[in-house]
Amino acid sequence: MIEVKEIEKKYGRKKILKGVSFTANKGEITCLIGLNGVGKTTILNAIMALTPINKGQILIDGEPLKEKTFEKITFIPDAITMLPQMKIAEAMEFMKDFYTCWNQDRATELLGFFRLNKDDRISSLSKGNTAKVNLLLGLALDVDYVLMDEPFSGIDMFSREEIANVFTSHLIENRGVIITTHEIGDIEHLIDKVVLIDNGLVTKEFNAEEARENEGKSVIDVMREVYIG
Ligand SMILES: Nc1ncnc2c1ncn2[C@@H]1O[C@H](COP(=O)(O)OP(=O)(O)OP(=O)(O)O)[C@@H](O)[C@H]1O
Repeated sequence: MIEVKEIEKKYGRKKILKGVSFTANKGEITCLIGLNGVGKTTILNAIMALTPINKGQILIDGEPLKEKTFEKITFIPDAITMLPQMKIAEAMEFMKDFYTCWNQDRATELLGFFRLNKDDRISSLSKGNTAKVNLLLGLALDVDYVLMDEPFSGIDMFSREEIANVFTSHLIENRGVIITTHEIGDIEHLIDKVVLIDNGLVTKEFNAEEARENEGKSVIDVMREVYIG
């Protein structure tokens, strides 16, 4: 389980996170939702220790962040970090050399799943295919937790659909996923837990299935209640 406990983060004098707490379980998809600039990426960066926090604590399977933790977790940023002149195959080789937890079989399966050609250069790919390569490189790692920042951002509806399909496939298996997205419609049916963030705090944390079954409300209905009243 990932436990985010009362974290606070300031950039200069601006307090972005004012005591954010939530949990994300293995085998579940947890979605961080909030308006632009509310601090979703900052939270993912804090979990990966890519940015220092001013207060609070983050635990992974009950342990504070340390070197070993990062063998359990990966972060898929909203833009690909590989050099544009690389072929997909070269990017995969790079990852294989760099990470002991690289799973070549899963990488090959993901290539097929996303219908990518390993000889294509990253610079020649459409936005949708670039996003898929980015996901492939992260999901091919054998880690328990995957953080994804805006995997649907700026891509067409068919690519979004194909990306959404990966969430229900065995390629995610029983890993814990934390995702940020503004495209709720694409994954509403896949999300287990929703964490709504506003004004530096978690305004609501709820189970999407329970909201649907017990109250007949979609994630968007609950968001409307929280944001619009
Ligand atoms: N390195 C930084 N230095 C100063 N301010 C920053 C830095 N990184 C982020 N911020 C500010 O912190 C706030 C939160 O940024 P963050 O990227 O976490 O928001 P977000 O919720 O992910 O936004 P979006 O939905 O637009 O991606 C924003 O106001 C942003 O301008």
